[in-house]
Amino acid sequence: MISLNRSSFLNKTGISGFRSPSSGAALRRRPASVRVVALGTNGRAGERNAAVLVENRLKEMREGSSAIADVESKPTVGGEVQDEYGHDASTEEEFVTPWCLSVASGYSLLRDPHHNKGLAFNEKERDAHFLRGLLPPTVASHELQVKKMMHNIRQYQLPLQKYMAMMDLQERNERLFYKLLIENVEELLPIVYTPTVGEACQKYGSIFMRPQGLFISLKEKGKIREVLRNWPEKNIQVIVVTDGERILGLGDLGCQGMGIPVGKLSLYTALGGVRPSSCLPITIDVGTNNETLLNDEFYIGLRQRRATGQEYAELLDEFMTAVKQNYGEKVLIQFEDFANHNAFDLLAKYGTTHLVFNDDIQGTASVVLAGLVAAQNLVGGTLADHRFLFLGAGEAGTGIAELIALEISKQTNAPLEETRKKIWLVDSKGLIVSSRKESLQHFKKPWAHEHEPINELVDAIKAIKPTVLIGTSGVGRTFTKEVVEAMASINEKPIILALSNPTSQSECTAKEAYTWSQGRAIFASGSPFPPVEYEGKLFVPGQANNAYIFPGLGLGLIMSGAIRVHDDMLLAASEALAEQVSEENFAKGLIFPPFTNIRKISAHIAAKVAAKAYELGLATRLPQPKDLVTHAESCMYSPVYRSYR
Ligand SMILES: O=C([O-])CC(=O)C(=O)O
Ligand SMILES: [Mg+2]
Repeated sequence: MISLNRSSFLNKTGISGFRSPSSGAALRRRPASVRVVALGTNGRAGERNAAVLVENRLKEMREGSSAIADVESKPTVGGEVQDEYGHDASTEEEFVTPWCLSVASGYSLLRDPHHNKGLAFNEKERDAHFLRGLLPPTVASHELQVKKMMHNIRQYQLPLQKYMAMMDLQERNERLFYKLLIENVEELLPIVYTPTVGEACQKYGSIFMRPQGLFISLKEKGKIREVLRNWPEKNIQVIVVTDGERILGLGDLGCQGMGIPVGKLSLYTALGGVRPSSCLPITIDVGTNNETLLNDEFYIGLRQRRATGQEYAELLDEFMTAVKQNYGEKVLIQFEDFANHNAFDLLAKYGTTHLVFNDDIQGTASVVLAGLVAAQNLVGGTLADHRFLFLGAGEAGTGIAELIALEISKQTNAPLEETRKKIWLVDSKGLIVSSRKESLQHFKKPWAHEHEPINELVDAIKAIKPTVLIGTSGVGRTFTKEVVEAMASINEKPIILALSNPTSQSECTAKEAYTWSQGRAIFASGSPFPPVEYEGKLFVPGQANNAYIFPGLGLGLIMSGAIRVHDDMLLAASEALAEQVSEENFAKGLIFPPFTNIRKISAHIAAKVAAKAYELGLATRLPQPKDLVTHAESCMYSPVYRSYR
């Protein structure tokens, strides 16, 4: 192994300025995220090959970045000087990092998932990069590798085995992982995402092999900036963060919630085209109140009950501050699967200072609104003609309710207080009514309308006569036969959305919805269900999942350089998604387009979101590109292999 931090090498590569651990010479402008290890690079050939790899890496950073990162600009944020990648460079100290510039080749190249191509390294690359003998003779194409992996994955009986195979692939050959996922999205989404990711989180400790993402626990209090610097990539554009307290509808899974940010970010890349190197999954571990996990010898998190109050708030605040200091104000932070009692407060607190959104409150709302708008093509009329009843009044329930009210208010010019009255929510104590107002949590209060108390959902249906029933309770099998029949007796085409995840928590199955409504329900669920045959007719349920929205929303925010998320952007995303439902989809009774077209859909969502950011004066990437859809498409990461000459 040779050290590559030598001036001759730097001159050749044209890289100037980085901290050399041996000399201690710190120069201001160094390429912040080049981190490669030199192995087997001997003499001139080694240096030449190393130079090629570094150039490739820099080119990739520039190319990827020219569209959606901050390479060209050298902005000043909050009065602090930044280097050319938009990172703080106000003091020399800032540049002390635990790694240095170096280049992978040979054995280590095969073990670097960002660059590894496995059998797809061609003869020349094998010669040039010390791979001779480290691979069997055959050279396989990327396509053949995809075919083989899909064949292998299909051999596994259990979804969890498929999940493990996919995670292993992600850690071995990133571009193969993404090609597989993009080309087989319908088949693999239920593996890397809901429902299987839920099971993976529950068993995360025992299936844990290689850590993915960044774990920030109470032990790291006071040191979060340092912890962020341990992450190998510096040019971060999206963070998905959870504290694991409400993982899907499965409850508190503590540190094992990490599967969720990892899964969500793989969708940012596969579905939204955000480069994997700019995605950072984070789990904040403040303990867990899950006794089973606390007593599980394989549990990977802190073995203590959850910190709350000031201790919790301080850790979160240190985290939010550190993120902005390290990555600037344009890094997108997606809050995911926090419990209600923190989710709303965090969003309110940081919504005005950071580029943040809560996927469960706002992402889910945007996707459901899109489905409801599209559903008007099947039921006729407008959104304002409907009455909505929710089972569940947490993040998803109240988030969706508010966005529907906002949209109706925009469409009809009626005040928000009026449009909210079309929407009713049932929680664990029954219908939310004004007599309960005093005891309600703040996010439920806007939904406490005048009505006598009702305890049971089915009685609320009979009294309110909703045209739309939405389940966000996190409790499975709560849309009973009686409930669905009540909806079907009131409506010719009842709209029934069973949104809780994973499948075990779904309020009803697709089969139940179609059968109990005699094939009349317009149905979608949060987790996927297979098509259902009922009385000789095939019914294809839609998947009302925020995965339709967040990848495109994120891309739109990044490519416009947005500094805040605004409700109008969520409405724009929703509108873009609804527009992507085709006549052909409607003919099948679908209110969402299939996931097969998701990259095209994401580009449209990104374009509308970016347009809104420009319109609202929240975009910083100027001038505004003329054709935002084309621009979004041109920004998207593609997992084709690079050639290493
Ligand atoms: O992850 C999903 O499938 C949707 C979601 O955000 C949740 O259920 O919390
Ligand atoms: Mg979620």
